[in-house]
Amino acid sequence: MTEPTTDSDLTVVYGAEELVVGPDDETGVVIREDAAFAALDGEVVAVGPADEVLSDYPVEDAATAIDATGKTVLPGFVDPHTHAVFAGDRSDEFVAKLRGTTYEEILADGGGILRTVDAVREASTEELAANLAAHLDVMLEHGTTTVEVKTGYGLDTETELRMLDAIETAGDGHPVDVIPTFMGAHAVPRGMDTEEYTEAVVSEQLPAVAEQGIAEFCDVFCERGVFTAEQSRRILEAGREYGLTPKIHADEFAAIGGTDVAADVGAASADHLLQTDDDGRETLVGADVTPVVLPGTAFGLGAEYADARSFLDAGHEVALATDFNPNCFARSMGFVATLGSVGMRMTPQEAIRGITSAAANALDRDDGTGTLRSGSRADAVVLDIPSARHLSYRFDTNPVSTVLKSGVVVHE
Ligand SMILES: N=CN[C@@H](CCC(=O)O)C(=O)O
Ligand SMILES: [Zn+2]
Repeated sequence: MTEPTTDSDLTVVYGAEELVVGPDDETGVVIREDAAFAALDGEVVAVGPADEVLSDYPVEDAATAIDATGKTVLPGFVDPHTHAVFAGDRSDEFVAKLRGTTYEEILADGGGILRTVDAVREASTEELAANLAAHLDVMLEHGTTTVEVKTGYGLDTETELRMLDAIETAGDGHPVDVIPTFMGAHAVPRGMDTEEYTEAVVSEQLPAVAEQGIAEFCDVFCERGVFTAEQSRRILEAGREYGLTPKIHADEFAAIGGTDVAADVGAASADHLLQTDDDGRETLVGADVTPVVLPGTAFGLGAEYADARSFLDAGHEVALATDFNPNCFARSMGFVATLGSVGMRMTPQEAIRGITSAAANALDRDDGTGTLRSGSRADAVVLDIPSARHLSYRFDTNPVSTVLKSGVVVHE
């Protein structure tokens, strides 16, 4: 990076081998050979061949100028599904799963999510925020500039609110944009039955969450042995009444109607979709619900991957997310892009769209997040790879060399 030469708020990135702008067609708009963008006051004002961009926005006038020769520039990565605020260690369950115990058996035995609930209830809000901030640092180093974070390890009003406080605190002091989701309906706490707990989520937790005013989305684990489709619908509709946009965990282990619920409540996304069939896919597409697939979870569980190709072959986009949680210790969207390609046959361009603009759609962002178009916020990743397809192709080291948030270098 050259030294700042003026005190203007101009940022220029130039000389890139490839620069991906956004998904204006199936392959996305890619500018090749000596590509550049310029940003003024944090917003992209020009993008294209370097000679054109730099004639209007010369390097000498820039406060920040990045020579991306030999490199690739992508929109900042958007991770639309994580459970990144937690405490404790479940690596022993990883070993149990290697020996054949299933995820559902561990949860039914009071482990899994419920063990993390014990650890989170014991942790202070400050500890939870510090844990999350440390994970955000790693995500940023790997190119993520926007991330959604869910609650759901409290399962009582007080701890769910503390989780939201921790999410807000960690996000406030951090360059990564953090989008909070309330997920009180992540599991049923010990000592309660599902119906009783559904009632508690609707009549106790949701009003308190709305009053607190931090959460933007409401999510439910609609799954065999967890919340039924009807309970999920009830919770998401109640959340909507309080202004929370619905999201849903659907069809991870069994297809029990989560896609219908997603369509009926107007969910921003339906996530997992490992067991979704043609009808379920049509339902989501018809209702404009963004499908989010989580190949890290399938990889970690040794499960089959979601059928992303069926959406893509029918002309629909698919978002990718890490699903970072104690059962899926993945914070790198680059690795998720590789899993998308290797596990689900997504082309590198489809995977890049999946971790940028499609992921932004899963979070209902229509402000250019996940693109580098004129008018978008200048969130960008400069990668030490000679073309965009190397993001999926290489999976040995982190290729991120510089991350910009609103035109400012926040990691290099
Ligand atoms: N499946 C439900 N929730 C998370 C896992 C959370 C956990 O196991 O702690 C998921 O999306 O993968
Ligand atoms: Zn999840």
